[in-house]
Amino acid sequence: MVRQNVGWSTRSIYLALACLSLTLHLLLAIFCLSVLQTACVLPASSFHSTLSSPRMDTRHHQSFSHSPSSSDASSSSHELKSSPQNDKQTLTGARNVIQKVNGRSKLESLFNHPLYNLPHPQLQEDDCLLRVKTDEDAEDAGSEDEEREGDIKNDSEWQSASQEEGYDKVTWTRDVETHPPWLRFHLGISRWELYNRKDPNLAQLTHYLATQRILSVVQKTGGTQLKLLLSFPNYGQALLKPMKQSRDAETDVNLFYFSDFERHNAEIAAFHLDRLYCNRSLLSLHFGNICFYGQCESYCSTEHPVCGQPHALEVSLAVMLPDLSLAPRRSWRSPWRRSYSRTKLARWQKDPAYCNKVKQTPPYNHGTRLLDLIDMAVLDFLMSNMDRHHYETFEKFGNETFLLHLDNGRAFGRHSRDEPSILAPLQQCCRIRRSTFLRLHLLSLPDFRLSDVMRESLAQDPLAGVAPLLSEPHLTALDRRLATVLKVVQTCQDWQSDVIYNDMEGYDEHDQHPD
Ligand SMILES: Nc1ncnc2c1ncn2[C@@H]1O[C@H](COP(=O)(O)OP(=O)(O)OP(=O)(O)O)[C@@H](O)[C@H]1O
Ligand SMILES: [Mn+2]
Repeated sequence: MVRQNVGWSTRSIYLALACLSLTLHLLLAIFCLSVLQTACVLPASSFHSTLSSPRMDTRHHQSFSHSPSSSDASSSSHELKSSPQNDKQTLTGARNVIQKVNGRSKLESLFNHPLYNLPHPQLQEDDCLLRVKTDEDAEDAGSEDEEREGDIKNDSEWQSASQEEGYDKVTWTRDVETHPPWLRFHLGISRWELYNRKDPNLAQLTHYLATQRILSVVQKTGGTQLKLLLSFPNYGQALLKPMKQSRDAETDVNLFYFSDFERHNAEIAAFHLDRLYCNRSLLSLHFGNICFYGQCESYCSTEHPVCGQPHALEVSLAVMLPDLSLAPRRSWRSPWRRSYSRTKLARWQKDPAYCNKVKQTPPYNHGTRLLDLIDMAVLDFLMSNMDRHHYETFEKFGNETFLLHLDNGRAFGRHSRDEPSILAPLQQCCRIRRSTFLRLHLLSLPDFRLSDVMRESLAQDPLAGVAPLLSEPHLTALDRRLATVLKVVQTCQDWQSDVIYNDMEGYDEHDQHPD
């Protein structure tokens, strides 16, 4: 009897300990979920997508190492075997995915590939460009604002200072579900990327831009070409570039690149290409079939709208970035900018050792800024954009942040010619991110071919309903140019040993052959 009692009490102690440990684990899990923020705003449906700490997240590893269920990799596995030695493991991962590709969307497979789901550095509080005030902020705020702060604390509606006519009544709360797509986009901008490739808000933003009623239109100052700033009833804004030439017209070879018209479809295609390639930049660019009128001295009224022929005007729309007063940006002159003179050459065109000078010049002498620039040069070469005179960054993030690729209107001008000089940063510095290089390699494989995924991506754009956004010769040019980029890297590797910058350390730590 006594023995039995002892047995019971031991069992209940074990049970209590088990419960305690379970509770502790649960508490720890809840704590981790609330503290370890991985994206500025990441809707629940996309939580399993990409952003997480390299050391913590094992899901990406699983997708690398899961065993193939069939063995029909055939031609693609052959291609993979011929890939760079150092990346055997990553490319084995590629082979596993390729087996599932047959009969499935190439674009979907690409975005599911481990290389497109690389873990990002864990976000710290100041890695978000903007954030919604918390209760603590409200409490910290001075007593002057107490009334208003009280409203926010109670999660009531945000009050709009503007009483302008035509705007919707604002009914947003701290709950992301109540935010319009443009606001979700703004709140999602982080130090490392403008948007998350898998964020469902991207599609909503596209739809939003293509369907919103336009409340007002003003001409946007700055830059050389006509741009209009559209305002929507829910306070969203977009930058409009109208169609100026037929989308298939090749740029005249005798025209200086800086005299070229901008192309609305180039802005749109650039967004899609960037999404396939590095996704550290660019913003959603789309279309509207609309008529509008501007504010100017004459012919600017509802009686004189700018309209397409006969009913619809093709344009590109870029969602506006947060206002400069909220998120100031810095504009940087590209060290490889062209001379905008018809007679002079730029320094980089005369000095083969130019990169050594750039490498010693801030901000290129520190961190990964030079690699970002090289990523951008590869993107520009693929779409043949010679007009990257400047790029911008968000001031808040200092020098450790992604580069904004605004203004791609002069890309996709010619498909029959490539412009090797755009690759000068890669050629002269002989350095490239490993993740970039591996993605480019992936996009050269038949199962993920760049032209194919690009065709598929462009087909999802609202404007594709009118006509394909890029003609087939432009898509073919992408594959040809991609092969050129890989050749340039190969040539660098023939001469130098430190060509590949390993930005994937800690990710594939079991790699037998670290760079
Ligand atoms: N989506 C956007 N949101 C906020 N600002 C923008 C956006 N797009 C462009 N801008 C701002 O407007 C400026 C001019 O835009 P853009 O470069 O597209 O015009 P452009 O006429 O082609 O200029 P340029 O003649 O200098 O090439 C940009 O440098 C940027 O600061
Ligand atoms: Mn421009």
